[in-house]
Amino acid sequence: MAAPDGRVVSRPQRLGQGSGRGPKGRGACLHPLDSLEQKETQEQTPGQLDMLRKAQEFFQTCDAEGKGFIARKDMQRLHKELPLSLEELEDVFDALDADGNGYLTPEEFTAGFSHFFFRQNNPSQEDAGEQVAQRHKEKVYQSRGNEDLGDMGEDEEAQFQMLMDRLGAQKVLEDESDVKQLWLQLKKDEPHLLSNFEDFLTSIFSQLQEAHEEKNELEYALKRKIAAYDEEIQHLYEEMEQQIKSEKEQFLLKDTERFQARSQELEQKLLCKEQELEQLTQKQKRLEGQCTALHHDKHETKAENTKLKLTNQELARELERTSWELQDAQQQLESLQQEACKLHQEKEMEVYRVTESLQREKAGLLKQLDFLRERNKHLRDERDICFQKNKAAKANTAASRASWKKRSGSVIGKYVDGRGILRSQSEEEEEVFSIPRRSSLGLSGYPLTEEEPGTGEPGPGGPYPRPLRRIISIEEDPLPQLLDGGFEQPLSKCPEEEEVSDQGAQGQIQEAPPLKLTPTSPRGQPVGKEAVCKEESSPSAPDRLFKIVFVGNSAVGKTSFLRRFCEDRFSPGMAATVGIDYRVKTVNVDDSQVALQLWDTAGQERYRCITQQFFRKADGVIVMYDLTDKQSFLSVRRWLSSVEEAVGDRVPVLLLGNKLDNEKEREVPRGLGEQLAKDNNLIFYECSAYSGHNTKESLLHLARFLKEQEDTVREDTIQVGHPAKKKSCCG
Ligand SMILES: Nc1nc2c(ncn2[C@@H]2O[C@H](COP(=O)(O)OP(=O)(O)OP(=O)(O)O)[C@@H](O)[C@H]2O)c(=O)[nH]1
Ligand SMILES: [Ca+2]
Ligand SMILES: [Mg+2]
Repeated sequence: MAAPDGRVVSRPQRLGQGSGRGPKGRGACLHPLDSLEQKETQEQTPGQLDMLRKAQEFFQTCDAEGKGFIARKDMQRLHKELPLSLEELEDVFDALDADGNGYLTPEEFTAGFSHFFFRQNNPSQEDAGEQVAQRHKEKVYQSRGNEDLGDMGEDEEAQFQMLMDRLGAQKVLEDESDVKQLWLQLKKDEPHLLSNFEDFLTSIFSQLQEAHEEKNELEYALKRKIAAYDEEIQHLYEEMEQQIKSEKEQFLLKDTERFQARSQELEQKLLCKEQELEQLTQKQKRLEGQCTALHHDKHETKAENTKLKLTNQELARELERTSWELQDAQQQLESLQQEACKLHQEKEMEVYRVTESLQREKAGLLKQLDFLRERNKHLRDERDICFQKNKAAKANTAASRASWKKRSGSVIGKYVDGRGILRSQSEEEEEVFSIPRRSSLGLSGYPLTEEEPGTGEPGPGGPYPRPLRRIISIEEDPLPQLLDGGFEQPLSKCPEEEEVSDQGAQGQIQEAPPLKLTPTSPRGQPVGKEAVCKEESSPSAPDRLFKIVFVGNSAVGKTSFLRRFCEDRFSPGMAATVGIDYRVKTVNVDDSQVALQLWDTAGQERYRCITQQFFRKADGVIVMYDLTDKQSFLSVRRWLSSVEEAVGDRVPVLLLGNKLDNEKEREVPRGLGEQLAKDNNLIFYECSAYSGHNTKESLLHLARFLKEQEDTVREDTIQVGHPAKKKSCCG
């Protein structure tokens, strides 16, 4: 066990064990006092021995717990043993604590006492424990006294022994010499005090006895305590050892576990590191490979680069050369295109001329055929006439009062009776030649004596009656005389030319002055009304020819519009068109003459099948509605779809909202017309045949559109056709 100052002091032996007084246990560890005891038995005088024993007793008294050292507070336990105050005990402690560490070891304790003992032998020394030493001396002295009293009497001895026995001093006192000496002294000097002394001794001995018993009890209890304490310590010690062992085992276990875990972890880390190292080496190899490949590629690309530069230079030279060639070729192309254009135009003209001459021949032949037929009929008629003349003279008188013949509509008007029913040609001709006409209807079936709106004067058409004429079809009367410049005199007069004037009532057929202005077809029939705008008229053949069909509900103003456009006049109260009517007008569009064949169709439902046929060859279509008549606008979609059916969507369409002058009766807002035109990609105008607003602009717009469309088509054909030609002419 370690002393407080850190020195190792062996464990205190139990009292009675190893101490000078008790039997020494075999193998018990030596207590410090034991060593002193051993010393005692070696070189000490009896006096010193005695002193040593005393010292041992005092030490044990102080070190009751058997710590093996005495602290300052243990010293106070000597207060009972020694007649010293606490302060003196403190001084004694300080005097004995040789190394001043606050604890007295057995050596320091006994050394201090031997010091005192030594002082006894050398009174000259002045020190703190002088009194102790003095008392000690007295004691030593007294103990010496025993030796002096050795010769006391036997009976006194016996008396003393009896006294001792009576007091039971053997149990309490170990050494009776002091008491014996004192007793003898008293007996000798103060015999009267002997009884007191004996009483005193009795009480002391009984107290000592009690104390001894108490001490024994205490010792016993102490022993028991110590035993229990030892046991407990032993137990604790064993437990502690167990705990330490288990702790150690656990620790070792944990340690091993941790160590194992750590080693596994480290192994795993090592494995990971190895894998990473593996990967890195592979990556490094790959990168080295790529690096060499790139290096190699770099050389190759360098070589390619130089080659490419060379080829680039060659290509640049080549490009330059080809660009020069291209320029030359383009110039040649332009010149060739111009030549081609000229050739094409010549060819077209040639084609026109050829078709013209062919048609002329055909017309001539037809004319001759007609003429012969006419002649034949004429001859037959004459014969019939002679035969019927007598009859007719009678009937005439009655019929001369018959009413006017109703307007029979347009150019085929003479084939339709008042009820609008088509009659066969022969029937008609009978009537024509048999019944002089009441009034002559113009080509368009209108009475020829029109008036300018609001003037009442005959219009420019002149008061001359005009013969009715027949149109075979849109293809067969392409206005040949218009195309080869100037108006050709009719090749021959057909009998129909004889005009039936108003005076026809007498049935005479009077010669109508030849038409001056109206051009006639080879058959000698005026084909369509030819009205040439003064300002736009030009003697040269028109450059272009477009066929335009005019459709729309009845009474929207188609015929009035065309009349306004062609003759620049408006006739109110127009009769409905019957079947189809047509006019020609040449306009100047962008410095080129464009002939417009305007086909005026009848809006009435019953002529629908006739008008449908005319859509087929149209170059352009005009759809008209009356902006004061909502129904006519709603029918526009139907007109558009029937045009689409006939000609598809390749033909440009002009949408016209007529009767703009009638703003107060408007039923169709302008926006609706614009929206419809936008949705169907139409050209749109609002116009008025009455005031002439937008009549020219709208048609000129359409004519320009048709001309541009034809130009693009021509260019495409030239480009498509010419390369082949170019090869031949350049070849
Ligand atoms: N206020 C006004 N009336 C017009 C206008 N155009 C035509 N009219 C009148 O509308 C009526 C019909 O005119 P038309 O030109 O015969 O109509 P349409 O389209 O030829 O009729 P159908 O031949 O039956 O198809 C006539 O009484 C014209 O006077 C116009 O711009 N303003
Ligand atoms: Ca000390
Ligand atoms: Mg009409």
